[in-house]
Amino acid sequence: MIRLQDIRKVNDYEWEIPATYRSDMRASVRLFVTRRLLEASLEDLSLEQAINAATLPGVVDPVVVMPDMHQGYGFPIGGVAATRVSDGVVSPGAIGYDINCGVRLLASQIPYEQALPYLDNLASALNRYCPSGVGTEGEYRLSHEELDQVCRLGARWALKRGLASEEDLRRTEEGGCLEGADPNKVSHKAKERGRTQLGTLGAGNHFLEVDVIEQIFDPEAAQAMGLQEGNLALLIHCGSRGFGHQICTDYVQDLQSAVKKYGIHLPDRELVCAPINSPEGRDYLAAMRAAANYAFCNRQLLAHAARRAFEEVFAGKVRNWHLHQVYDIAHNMGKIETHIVNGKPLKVCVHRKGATRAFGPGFPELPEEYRHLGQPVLVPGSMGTASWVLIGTETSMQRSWGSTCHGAGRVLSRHKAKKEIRGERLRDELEKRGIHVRAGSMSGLAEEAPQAYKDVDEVVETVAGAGIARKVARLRPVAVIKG
Ligand SMILES: Nc1nc2c(ncn2[C@@H]2O[C@H](COP(=O)(O)O)[C@@H](O)[C@H]2O)c(=O)[nH]1
Ligand SMILES: [Mn+2]
Ligand SMILES: [Mn+2]
Repeated sequence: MIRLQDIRKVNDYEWEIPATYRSDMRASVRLFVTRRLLEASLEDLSLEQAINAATLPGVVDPVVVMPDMHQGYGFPIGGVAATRVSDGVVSPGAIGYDINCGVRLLASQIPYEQALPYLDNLASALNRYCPSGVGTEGEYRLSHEELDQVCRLGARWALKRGLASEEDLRRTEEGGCLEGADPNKVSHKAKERGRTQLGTLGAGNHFLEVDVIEQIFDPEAAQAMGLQEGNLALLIHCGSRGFGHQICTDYVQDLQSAVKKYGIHLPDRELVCAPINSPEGRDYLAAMRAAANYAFCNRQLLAHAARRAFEEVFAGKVRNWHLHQVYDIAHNMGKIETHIVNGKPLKVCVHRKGATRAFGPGFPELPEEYRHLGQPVLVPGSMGTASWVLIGTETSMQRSWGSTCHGAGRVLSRHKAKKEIRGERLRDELEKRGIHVRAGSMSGLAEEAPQAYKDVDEVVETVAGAGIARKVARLRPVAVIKG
């Protein structure tokens, strides 16, 4: 097991596990942490998993871990690994089961003071309009042909049906649609799960949350995003539901034979992978992109439902109840990107698992209105603490594969949280603090208690201190809907 003395301090926010630490490593591990967060990370297997990731064929120096890291399936949540497209591998475990789990932020012109008398109704309306819970089915029951269209079109499927605006799509990563998705590479079982779950929130860590924009740190960026202190905003955290989960399950199993076929040595079976340029690797990427498009469409439909809830509650009560899209960004995804390595452009597959793309200024991938500033980054904290809006930087392009943190990150396992925290008590405490709660189950709520997560402000201070993101705004929750 790795010890503190094996890790080299670069500065107060950056540490390194050298590639010489273990003989099978092909890259170093760069950690964006304070000493306190680093010591805490030694309590689970996240650093061992990052070291294992540094052995993947074609991995490019360095593997990166973020301050919100914690142990995941084969690869740490909060991890980023780039592999060369020419001779590297793609690994489903390094992208995650909830393919394109991500966050969308919508903002309003509704002042909190005016909204206060209606917040309880708003929580109920959001709960009614946005179906949630384990395995819940939604109002869109798709034929197999329509599901294939969702896989190919992503959020554009919603635009064609009047359930999205051009602005929504423009302010979504990749315009809400990844090229190269192929529903023919998705199993029948995954399609059966996906057909009825579109437009649903799910359960557990997924949520809809009304926040107040509490403090602005970067007035220019906040203005471009339409964020004004004291107004309401809405966060949506959700992914590809049972559809993406089944796709990951299928390929984690199927690719075991590719590992043998291509003679890949793995320190952990859970890091199962296939060469990017192999039939097996290409099939996984095509299926993964189908799930990513499903998730973009899913968050779009949830945003549409949330707008209906806002209209029902606020029409005639406030002057303007419209929710405009700020941005939508994935935090579990594999993307083919070109990065500058040793002064030259290199095409790599960037695996981000529990890490957010955070492109700096000037990238054509960004919508015109944000291009001179950098990409908005959305960092939820917990239902009882702050959440953050950040922005990508030039440093993130140089130091972290254009990536930054994605949340606070867990400190308590679900099991421990359920044992230590009473859901009813937590709900009462939150309600007393003016946070309206709707939850599918009290034990589910306990698993998601603020105490189950790290301090999001400390995580954000770390990425800001390291320069791999900049602060734009801090949000405070006032109503939360959990499945
Ligand atoms: N604002 C809120 N943030 C929350 C809530 N529940 C969890 N979280 C944060 O989201 C990230 C998402 O991470 P994931 O790996 O589970 O996708 C997590 O780390 C928490 O910090 C909530 O109810 N509201
Ligand atoms: Mn998820
Ligand atoms: Mn997530």
